[in-house]
Order: sequence, then C-alpha cells, then structure tokens
Amino acid sequence: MTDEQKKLWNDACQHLKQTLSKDVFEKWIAVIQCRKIDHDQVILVVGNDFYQSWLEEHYLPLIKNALALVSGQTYDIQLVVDYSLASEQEEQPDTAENVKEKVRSILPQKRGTKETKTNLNSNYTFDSFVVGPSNQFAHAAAMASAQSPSRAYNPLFIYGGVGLGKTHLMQAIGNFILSKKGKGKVCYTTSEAFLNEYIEALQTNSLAKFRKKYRTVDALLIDDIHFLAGKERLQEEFFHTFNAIFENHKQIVMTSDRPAGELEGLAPRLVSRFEWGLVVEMESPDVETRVAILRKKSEQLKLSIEQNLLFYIAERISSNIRRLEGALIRVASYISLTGQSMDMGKLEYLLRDTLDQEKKHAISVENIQKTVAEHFDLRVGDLLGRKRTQNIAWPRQVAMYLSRDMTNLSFPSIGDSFGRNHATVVHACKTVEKEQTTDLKLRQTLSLLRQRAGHQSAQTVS
Ligand SMILES: Nc1ncnc2c1ncn2[C@@H]1O[C@H](COP(=O)(O)OP(=O)(O)OP(=O)(O)O)[C@@H](O)[C@H]1O
Repeated sequence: MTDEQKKLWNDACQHLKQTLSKDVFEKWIAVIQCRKIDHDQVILVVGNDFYQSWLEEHYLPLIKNALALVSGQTYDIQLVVDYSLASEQEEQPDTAENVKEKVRSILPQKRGTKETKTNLNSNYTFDSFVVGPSNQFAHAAAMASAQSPSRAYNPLFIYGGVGLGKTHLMQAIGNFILSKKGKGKVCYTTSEAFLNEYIEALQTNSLAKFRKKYRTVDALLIDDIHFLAGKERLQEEFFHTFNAIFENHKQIVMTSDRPAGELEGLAPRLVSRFEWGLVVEMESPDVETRVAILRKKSEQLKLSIEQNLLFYIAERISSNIRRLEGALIRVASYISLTGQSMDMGKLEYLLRDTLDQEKKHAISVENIQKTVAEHFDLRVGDLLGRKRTQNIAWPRQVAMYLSRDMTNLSFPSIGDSFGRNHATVVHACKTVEKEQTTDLKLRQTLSLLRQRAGHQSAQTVS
C-alpha cells in the first residue's frame, strides 16, 4: 500500500477511535489489518471467522462511514480471514479474552490447510457428537469403521446437506484411531487441498513424494469428494490413490454433498468404487436432537442458559447445525461481553437475522408441489396420483427434483410425500438434472419455480 493509502486507513481509525469506546476500539478495530485499497474497494484482514462475522454484523457500516468521511468517497469493504494473524491478535488487550478462547475452541478450524501433526480438529470426537435418528446409522457405521478400520466398511461414504456433521463424524473416526495404542497413520484432507498439493507436486517434480504420502496411510479421510466432479486429471490421480490404499487393506472414508451416483462428471469407475463399501446419509436433525446439541455445546462453552431459551433456538433453527451453533455462540458472546443475562426479547433481537434466514429456508415439499402444480396448471392431487401421461409425469418429476434440491430431505422421505418409492425420485432427479444441462428454457423455469416456492414458504412460516 502507498503511504497515502496507509494514511487513509489510519485517519479512518482515528475517527473510529473518537466515536467508539476505548474498549470496543481496542477489541474490534485495532486488530484489523488493512491489506489493500484501490479505486473503490478496501480489503481488511482479521485473524478468525468469529471476528469476521462479528465485524460484518456490528461494525461494517461504521467503518464504511469513517472511510467515507476521511476520503470523501464510498468504498466497498471486504473482510477476509487470515489465520496467521490469529496469534498476533491474541496478544491484544481483551477483556473478553475468555469468550474468544472458548469460542475459538469450539469453532470448526480451517480445514485441510491447518499445519498440525494430524490435521484433525481434536474437538471432533465421538464423545462430542450427539446421536439422534437423523444420524444414528451414519454414527454406527463410523464407529464400526473406527473400531475395525478397513474390516468393517471400506470405503465408508457419508453424504448429506450442508453443516449436518459429516466432517465432525469423519474426523471422529480419525481421532478415535489415533487414540488407540499402536495408532496408525491417519491422513485427513479436503478434496480441494488434495488438488492443490497435487498441482504443487506436478510443478515441483515431487509426484513420488506426494503419492507416497497418500498411498501409505492407514486411514485416508477425504472431505467434500463432490469437488472431484468434472476434474478428470484429479480423478485419475485419486483413482490410483484409492486403489493403492484399498489394496493395502487400509481404510478410506469420504464425505460428499450427495450420493456418488448423482455427481455429474464423475467417472463411472470411481462411482462404482465409492459404492463398494457402505453408503450412509446424514439428514437434518429433529428438534430433540437439536436441543441435545445445544446443551452439549453450552456445556463446552460453560454457558448457563435457560432451557426454554435453548428450546426457542432449537425450534427455530433447523436447517443446519453450523447455523445452530452460530446462534449459540452469539448468545455466549453477548452474555460475556455485556455481562447481562439473556431473556426471550433479547434473544429474539440478537438472532433476528439468523431467524429471517431460517424462515426463507423452511421450504416444504408441500409448497413446492403447490407451486409446480400452479405453474403447469394442474392440481396437487394430479402430482400425487397414479397417472403417467407426459403432461403430468413431467411436472411430477420437476417437483421431485426441486424437493431434493431445495430441502435437506432424503430420497425416501421425498418419495413418501409423493406416494412413490425412493428409486422413482432418484430417476426423476437424474432426468431433470440431465435435461437442464442442454435446455435453457427449463433452467429458467426451474429458477422461477425456486423463487416462487421460496417466497411461498417464507409467507407460510411468518
Ligand atoms: N450430531 C452433532 N453433534 C454435535 N455437533 C454437531 C453434530 N452435527 C454437527 N455438529 C457441529 O456442527 C458443525 C458443522 O458440522 P460439520 O462441519 O461436520 O458439517 P458438514 O456436514 O461437514 O458441513 P459441510 O457440508 O459444510 O462440509 C460442527 O461444528 C459440528 O461440530
């Protein structure tokens, strides 16, 4: 940055220093590093996700305003995380240090790139994982794989929607294996990190080292395998890695956002290998499990929060456990930073944005059926009926596809909502998925239907 740009940021900070209390300034503003200023954009860097989200939600308008005041123009501000700053920031005076510590200890760490011996997050254990109907099958399979690596289920393929605990469960297997005597070599990575390492190995002529690293493990835990889709060369490399580990009778565990067979652009030989062992799905947890998760996380945070408030959060946030956890962290931070107790009114206010997002996500199959039926000028009963004429069969397939796409529901539960079996839904999803790759008009129709179904659900909930 030029001296002039540095001065601009310093001036903005001076302005903020005058408007904010000393404590708040030291805690939230002084820790920010300004990395870049160009025409209309400013890039600010902080040391962890918690700072990023807290600043975005509470101080971004103030920062924007300060920059505008000292420069006479408006900037678009981007807040990015650089984990290497974290240690510097820890040295800052901080009256809420204990909160930060607690929060950091339960926040998921940046995956796949963290330089620790095992690359595993030690908080992701079976002990800290709450079991309920939505994940008990996946949990049992993971336990069995951890207790008898390569003998129980190999490979173990875990799939499900965003933030439902796939990484947690997969890493619990790794942590369990490492906790045993005569522990083996466990390697956890994300598919993206695997790709980056592969490219680096190609560039630096160190493929042999790369291959040795991955092919000689006792357990390979590879996250977000859907990332391989459409990347042929990477698939080729992973195919050989997979074979080497499998032939050595070592354990492979993979996670994905959907079943292997549904990943467009994944080579059939990989699809079939991914299905050799056991495939398990993780679904959205029911409200009881969500309450149990909140209780467990509050214990970890040593946070005393009334049961009715935990219920309130659990009832309203159902789409994603990461979001549930985020809400609890917000409550914990509020209590610790303000020293005030929590009541229902404050809770509603504090979580208003998250709750709004949830409403938008509360999309039901019924709403999708209604939207699709209206669009095709049919009755919902037609979609649920037995008729197979094209004018009904096609809208039915579209509705099934959207149900899969817009909710976290499994194939069997979507099938139930249409009075059909799981295979019919899989077939419908594949058909629509394939059609839309070549049919622009269909893509537009789907996008319109998504908007309408989302809108309708938001109205139903509020
Ligand atoms: N059953 C559970 N018990 C306790 N914590 C859970 C459970 N399921 C998920 N979590 C927590 O929710 C957060 C999100 O979980 P995780 O990162 O494993 O989800 P994911 O399915 O891998 O998400 P993504 O699809 O984004 O990769 C983590 O902090 C994890 O500890």
